[in-house]
Amino acid sequence: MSSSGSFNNEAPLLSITLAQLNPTVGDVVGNAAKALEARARAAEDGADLVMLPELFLLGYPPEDLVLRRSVLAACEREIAKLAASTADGGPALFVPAPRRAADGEGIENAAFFLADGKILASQAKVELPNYGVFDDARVFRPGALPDPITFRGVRIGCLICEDMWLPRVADHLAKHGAELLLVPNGSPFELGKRRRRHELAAERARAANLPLVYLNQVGGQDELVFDGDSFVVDRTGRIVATLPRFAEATATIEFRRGDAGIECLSLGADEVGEDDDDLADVWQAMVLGLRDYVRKTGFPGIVLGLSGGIDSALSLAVAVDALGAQNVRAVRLPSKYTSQQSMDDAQENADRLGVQLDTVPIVETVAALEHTLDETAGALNDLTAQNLQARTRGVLLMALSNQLGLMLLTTGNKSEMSVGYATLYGDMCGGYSVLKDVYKTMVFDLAKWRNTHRPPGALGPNGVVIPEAIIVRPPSAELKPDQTDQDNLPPYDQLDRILHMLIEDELPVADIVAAGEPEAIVRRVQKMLYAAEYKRRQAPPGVKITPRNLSRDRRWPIANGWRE
Ligand SMILES: Nc1ncnc2c1ncn2[C@@H]1O[C@H](COP(=O)(O)OP(=O)(O)OC[C@H]2O[C@@H]([n+]3cccc(C(=O)O)c3)[C@H](O)[C@@H]2O)[C@@H](O)[C@H]1O
Ligand SMILES: Nc1ncnc2c1ncn2[C@@H]1O[C@H](COP(=O)(O)OP(=O)(O)OP(=O)(O)O)[C@@H](O)[C@H]1O
Ligand SMILES: NC(=O)CC[C@H](N)C(=O)O
Repeated sequence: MSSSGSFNNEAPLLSITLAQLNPTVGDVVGNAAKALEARARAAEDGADLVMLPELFLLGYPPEDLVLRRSVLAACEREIAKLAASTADGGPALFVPAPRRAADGEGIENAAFFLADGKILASQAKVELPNYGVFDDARVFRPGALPDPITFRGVRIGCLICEDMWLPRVADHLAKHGAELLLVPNGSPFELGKRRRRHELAAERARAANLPLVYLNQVGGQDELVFDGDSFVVDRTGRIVATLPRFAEATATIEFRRGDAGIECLSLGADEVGEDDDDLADVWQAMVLGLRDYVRKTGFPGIVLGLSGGIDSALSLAVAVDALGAQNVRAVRLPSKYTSQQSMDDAQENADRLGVQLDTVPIVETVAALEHTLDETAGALNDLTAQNLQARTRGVLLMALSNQLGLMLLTTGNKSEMSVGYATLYGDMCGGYSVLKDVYKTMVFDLAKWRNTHRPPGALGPNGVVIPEAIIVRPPSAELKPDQTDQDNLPPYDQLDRILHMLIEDELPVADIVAAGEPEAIVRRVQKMLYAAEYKRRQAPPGVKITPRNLSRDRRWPIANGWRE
């Protein structure tokens, strides 16, 4: 980001390169190399300092990996090497990394200021988030309130992610003479988060009367997607510079000393808009989450069962946008209940996305299994027979995963996973899911959205990628004749409304009834939600999209005698 705006002709006092990068958790040496690459680019820009996101050297969140002695030793070694690299007179480095606390008791989520060939200063995160998906307090010890670091004559105050979410650290830094606030973050995407970050940054900047630089990590890490979206606010809380969303980027921002104190020279306010397109954000999060999961776990691509229904169609479109059609394989596995329309729709779907589609009929395999069970179990009841079909597909898809070396993508959505409408070891087979935290009603909205939008960086084609017939058909598992999901479940708009109130809003039944939902249905949905906990614990991970996913955000007992 070049300097523009009213201070153009004044020499900057300090220029900082924001390195919005995508680390790999555990790849300490690789992450250090990334930091050095960013530093080389920053040197070309004439920057004084390169800033990296929270815990960049190890990657965030490191979970219990950070408890290993060898991991801390590797981080210490790389910090020493990075410090030595700054002896060349080029930019200083502000690198977040874990460290053992000075008294040897516990580990800190720290940040190191490396300049002139040495560690100029360091500090540790004070506020440790211990809610939702965050377990910082499990592995880290809180640091002491930090003092500003003086660099090139500027007193820089640093807040590490959650430190910005509460007033204590910013208040302390302001009181102790900070002139500029730097905030390295590991802040995962969720719907509504962007506005909250902007509001909090503005609040801290205004209260401290200081400009604030918010730098976030980007990339997928298991269930979390870090969306980047870094920005700078001035002392009035106005956003004056932004970095891209869901992509790596570096930008050099210049600061000068003005009448009121340190000021940002990069006035990019015109470019800043509060982009509130939830569907676009969700799409980008699913794409980046899947792309990084597959890349970071070392798969060349994915395979999935394509039924002609909306969930697998949408999962396929996300996979193609993330990985490219050549790295995605789809398989139709028709049973005796599979309609010709499903077969045709799946074919059109694969054709539109340019994906190779194979067909593996399951009729004979299911018949053989039924026959094998005959003597012991007699004629199979409805549910057993349905699940046997889903499990046959699971076995065959996992065999194809083994054979082709491709990860099996699971297609279950949040509505189904909430109420247990899926077969364990059947359609729940697989390594990862993009729809796990997306309600069925949003699945439909996303399909319509993708048919009219091609998001930036998408590897899939323009235009309609999900045939209209798939979007307008009533959802069906096609596990028995003329079956639709609505035989077993309330209509999806009602189900999703109730689930949202139970899961995201955590409302008691009485409040949901007071909001207009029929009590019998609310109780039934709540019962299904509680009873399906065992299934969710065995479900593959999937991209976090909402403020409360069905994994770390919601930790419920499986054996649970509580009924409301
Ligand atoms: N608390 C608990 N802890 C551990 N295990 C527990 C358990 N409760 C049951 N189980 C086990 O789980 C079994 C029941 O689970 P499971 O075998 O999966 O079967 P179940 O949940 O009974 O049935 C699957 C449901 O999902 C529907 N479905 C299936 C496939 C696709 C779709 C779709 O549209 O996407 C829908 C299907 O129509 C049916 O309503 C029990 O027989 C028992 O073995
Ligand atoms: N005939 C089929 N061919 C290939 N895969 C299938 C078939 N039927 C089911 N599957 C796989 O099992 C998953 C669960 O499918 P099912 O049709 O039972 O329910 P669904 O949740 O409505 O999913 P979809 O909307 O994709 O059909 C599908 O998404 C798909 O991956
Ligand atoms: N890494 C952190 O401290 C993240 C916590 C913070 N509340 C966020 O989501 O941005």
